[in-house]
Amino acid sequence: MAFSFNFDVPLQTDETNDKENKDDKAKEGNLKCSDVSATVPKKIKDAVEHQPLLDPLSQIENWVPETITIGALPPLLCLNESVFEKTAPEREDSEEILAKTLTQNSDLISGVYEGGLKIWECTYDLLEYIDDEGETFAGKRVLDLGCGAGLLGILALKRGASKVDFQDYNSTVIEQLTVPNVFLNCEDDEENEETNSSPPCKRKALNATEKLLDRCGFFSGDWNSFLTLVQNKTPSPKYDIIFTSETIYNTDYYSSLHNVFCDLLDENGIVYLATKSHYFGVGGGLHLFETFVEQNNVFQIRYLKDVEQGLKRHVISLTFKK
Ligand SMILES: C[S@@+](CC[C@H](N)C(=O)[O-])C[C@H]1O[C@@H](n2cnc3c(N)ncnc32)[C@H](O)[C@@H]1O
Repeated sequence: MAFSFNFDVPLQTDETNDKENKDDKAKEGNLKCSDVSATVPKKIKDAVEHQPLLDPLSQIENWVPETITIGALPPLLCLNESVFEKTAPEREDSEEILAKTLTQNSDLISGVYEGGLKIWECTYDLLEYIDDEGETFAGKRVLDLGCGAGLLGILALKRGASKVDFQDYNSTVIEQLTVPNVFLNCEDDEENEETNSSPPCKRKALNATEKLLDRCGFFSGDWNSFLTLVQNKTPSPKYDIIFTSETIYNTDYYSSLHNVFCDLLDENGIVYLATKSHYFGVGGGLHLFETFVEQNNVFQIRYLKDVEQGLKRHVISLTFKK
C-alpha cells in the first residue's frame, strides 16, 4: 500500500497566535486544564453531529473495499483512496475537499482539509500495538479522535465497545468514508448477534442497523467546537479510551487537543496516541507535544512502542496524573 506525506503546502490558517507567542505562553508556567483555553486559536470549523442514513452502503455501490489484515485482529475493510480520485465529481462534498486535494495534489490543506481521506502510517502502528497487547474493548466507551477512515474505532466496535464516537475535522470524511466503513465492517456483527440471541424468527436488517447506530456517534468540526458540542449533551460523555493517530503535526492545535483529553477522558481512562517523531514542513511532532503536555502537568506520558524504520514513529499513552 502506498502512502504519500505531502506537508509542503504553505500553512494558511486564520490562527492569530504564531509559534513564538505560543512558546512564550507555554513558558509562562504550568497551565491548568481550564487555563489552556486561553491559548486556543479561534474556532475554524463548527462542529456538527451527523445522523447517518439507515442504508449508507447504498451510497457506495461499486466500491471494492481493501482488506487490512494485522496479526490476529479481525480483517478490516476500508475504501481504497483511489475510489475518491475516480469518483470525486459524483460525490457529495459541500466542503469541496475532494476537488481541492486533487487539484492541489496535497494530503493536507491546513484549516480546510486535515488529511482524513487517507489512512496514515501510525494507525497501523497502533493497530499492531493493540494486536500485540490483546486489548479488548468490551463495555468500553471509546472516542476515535481525528478518525479519518475510523479503523481504530471500528476495531473497538467489533470487539464489543459499548459506545464509539468518531470525530473528524471534515464532514465529507465522516459522510463519505467513516460512516460507510463502519457499516461495511460492523453491520454483519450486529445481524449475527441478533440471529444468535433471538431464534427462531429472523429480525430485519434494519434492526441491526439501528442497533449499530445506537453504539456510534459521528462528529465533524474543529476540536474546540466539538468539545463544546459534546459537553452540551446530556449526559456529557466521558471516554474510557481515546484513540488519536497522526494528529499532533500542527502545534497550533495542541491546546485544543489537550483540552479534549482533559475534559472528555474518564478519570481512569487512557489516551492512545500514535505519531511520527517529527512532521517536516508543518513543524509539530512528539518532542514538542510532550513538552506541551509536561508544561500543563495534567497527564503522565508513557512510551508504548517505537518504530525505527524510516521516519521514527511512536505509540504513547496519556493518563491523568494521580
Ligand atoms: C493526518 S489525519 C490522520 C487521520 C487518521 N487518524 C489516520 O491516522 O489515518 C489528521 C486528522 O486529525 C484531525 N484533525 C487535525 N487537526 C484538527 C483540528 N484542529 N480539529 C479537529 N480535527 C483535527 C482531522 O480530522 C484529520 O483526519
